[in-house]
Amino acid sequence: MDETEGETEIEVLEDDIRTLRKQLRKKVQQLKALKNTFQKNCVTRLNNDEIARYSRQIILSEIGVQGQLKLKKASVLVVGAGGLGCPSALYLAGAGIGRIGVLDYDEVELTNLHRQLLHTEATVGFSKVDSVQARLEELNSQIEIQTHHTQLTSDNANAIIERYDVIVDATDNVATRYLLNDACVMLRKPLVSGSALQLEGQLTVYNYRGGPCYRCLFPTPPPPASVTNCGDGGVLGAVTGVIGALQALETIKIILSNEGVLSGRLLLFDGQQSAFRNLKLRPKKPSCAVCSDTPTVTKLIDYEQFCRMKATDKDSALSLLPPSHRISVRDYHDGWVVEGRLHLLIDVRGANEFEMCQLPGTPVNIPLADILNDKRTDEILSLVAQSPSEVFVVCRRGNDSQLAVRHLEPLLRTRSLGPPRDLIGGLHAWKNTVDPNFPIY
Ligand SMILES: Nc1ncnc2c1ncn2[C@@H]1O[C@H](COP(=O)(O)OP(=O)(O)OP(=O)(O)O)[C@@H](O)[C@H]1O
Ligand SMILES: [Zn+2]
Repeated sequence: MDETEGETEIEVLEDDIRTLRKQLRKKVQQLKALKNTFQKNCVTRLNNDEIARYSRQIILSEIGVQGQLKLKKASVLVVGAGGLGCPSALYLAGAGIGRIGVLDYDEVELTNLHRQLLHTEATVGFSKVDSVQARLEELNSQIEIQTHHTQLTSDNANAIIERYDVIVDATDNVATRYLLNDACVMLRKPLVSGSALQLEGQLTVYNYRGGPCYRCLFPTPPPPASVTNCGDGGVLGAVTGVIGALQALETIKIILSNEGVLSGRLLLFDGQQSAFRNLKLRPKKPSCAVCSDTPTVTKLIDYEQFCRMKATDKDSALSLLPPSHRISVRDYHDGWVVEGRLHLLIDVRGANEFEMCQLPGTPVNIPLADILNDKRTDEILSLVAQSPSEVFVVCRRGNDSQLAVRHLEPLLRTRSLGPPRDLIGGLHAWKNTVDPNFPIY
């Protein structure tokens, strides 16, 4: 068997296994529905399985049998089934929260698996909520997992949130944070909010027993350009694991009405130094637009407009340049790479990304920040002077390259040089239209 046949056989087997897993999941669902109908869980006592299963936490003075019953009666909505949602849902399920809702619109991707550890290679391509549900049901058949395969929006938020006692914000964008905050204030639900980026994480509880809400602290959204997501900034899985597990811990304390809930305080985790810090936050703001006695926001608004940012981190293609300053990857490939024409290709991604994969030829790596700060302008001008030909700029998805072209164009013009051109759609477009074997991330 040669290499190609081997690869085909692997793909066929992987496909077969995926189909069988899907069928298995369906049967498990049927069994669960039957069990729910005929063996309804009782919330006034613990069965033998539950006593054994939860015994190690029941013996804690902070929990006891009554505490365990509180957890069993409770319902928690985990919004976002990614880096924070996976660990928090996992610990909530382990601890015996009676009903856990998992909400996410997204599907599992290979780039998720280093940190979103409830998903597996077998669930790549499946919805994240189904993937989480299957794993949690394997862990604990005594509890109920409900899925919401949808984007949380101003239209559906109230109807979903009102069905749960505590809400966990495990999302990754500012617009959804404001939406969740406002909905939780209006419906009087505590909001356990976490975030993680690179090697750092943050955690706090909003709208809990007179504590501040998100808007009390951040009445206006940050400038869009100052916000980085995991796809661009990177994140270490163990850091999301720490924050997600702590979100589960806060949720459990809230349900138990135990002391020490992180309301009015912000926990900062520095994964580089392995250091935790606790900051006291400003108290509830008497003039808060949503949680004060005289709120100005009394129903959910358009949060994407309010924040001037999307409520998802999916690619939104910018279009900043005139057509004369842009070229398709196909035209670049056919007209310049194949023809071997002299040109300068500037790759504006970070150095680590550049090391992962690069276009053929000899692209020069000058990260966008260095271009925008004019740190390497002289170098660029001298490169252009050395090869007085076309300049092209590429990045991962074709947004940063446009910013670079916009910045470089006037500089080149002052030297009587033509405009650089952006490779439309970047490396993603290259993979889709020129080279299907190009590695993508
Ligand atoms: N408004 C929303 N409604 C539903 N799910 C949301 C919403 N906003 C964010 N999410 C989900 O929250 C999760 C955030 O997790 P995380 O950032 O770890 O994942 P990701 O977006 O898959 O990561 P990456 O940025 O690496 O692609 C995502 O699964 C995303 O789909
Ligand atoms: Zn407030």
